[in-house]
Amino acid sequence: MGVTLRVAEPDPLLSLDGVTLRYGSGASAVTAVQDITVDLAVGDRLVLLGPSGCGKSSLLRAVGGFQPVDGGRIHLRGKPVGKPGPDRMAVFQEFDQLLPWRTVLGNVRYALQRGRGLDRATAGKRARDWIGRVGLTRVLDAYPHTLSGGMKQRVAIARAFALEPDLLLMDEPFAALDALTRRQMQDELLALCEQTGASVLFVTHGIDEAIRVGTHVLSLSPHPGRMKALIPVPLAARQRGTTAFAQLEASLQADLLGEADQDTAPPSGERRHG
Ligand SMILES: Nc1ncnc2c1ncn2[C@@H]1O[C@H](COP(=O)(O)OP(=O)(O)OP(=O)(O)O)[C@@H](O)[C@H]1O
Repeated sequence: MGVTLRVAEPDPLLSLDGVTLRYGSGASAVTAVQDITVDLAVGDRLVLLGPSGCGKSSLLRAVGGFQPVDGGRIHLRGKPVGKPGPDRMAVFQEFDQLLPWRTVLGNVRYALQRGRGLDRATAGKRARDWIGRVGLTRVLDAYPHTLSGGMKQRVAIARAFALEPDLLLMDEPFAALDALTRRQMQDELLALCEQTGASVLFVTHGIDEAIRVGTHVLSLSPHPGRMKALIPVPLAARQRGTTAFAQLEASLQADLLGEADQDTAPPSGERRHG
């Protein structure tokens, strides 16, 4: 099980096959990512890691159905991904992703009514449960503008989990938070993922965050993003402060800085961190 570079299991949850994304056309076209091939199994948390501008967000948006592909294919549960839908819930970096005219409860409940067709009472019950799970019961009736950045992100996370999507898409959801809150939220996210078995595609340029959050890290080259390596995160490395964590961090750091470019073998995570 787990992420593979090629389709190796009969039913991957998410399958990217030679995906290329471009902006514009003709001489002014910009290639954002090129020839990305990777599978994700149910329960995997695949982190897209790479320098600014390597196309991580573009790839995530394409999986979300917000952006068309210019080459290759993206399948979710064997079907080509279509327009955005509740099967792929996204959490973005920005703090303004909640509806400002609805309360915390209203935001999550409304998403459940719209996205899952639940009646108001059932949606309200599930919304309260999820808001409780991110520790925000005391602000159920508050409006987003009265919340801190971390609280807003927690609501967005509660909303995303509440819809029980096939895949959670997270684009640097903690990047705008202070370092302490960021760490706390990484740990909270990890706990929620472990409780629910959620499958996640997560974008970051933070090595520490990639190791903490991911079951696998796909490292991408600088613009245009191409696959450099797919690295499974060993269980022992998931704990900060361990030797395994430090070793993987150093290895990814070297990778990002380009030292691994001298390796001419085709990209394969197992060759590096089996
Ligand atoms: N709407 C757009 N129009 C034209 N070019 C774009 C657009 N969005 C992104 N790009 C270009 O595509 C490339 C990839 O951008 P993208 O935002 O996906 O990278 P990223 O790795 O997520 O960067 P960051 O970590 O800084 O958010 C960049 O060269 C960027 O300038």
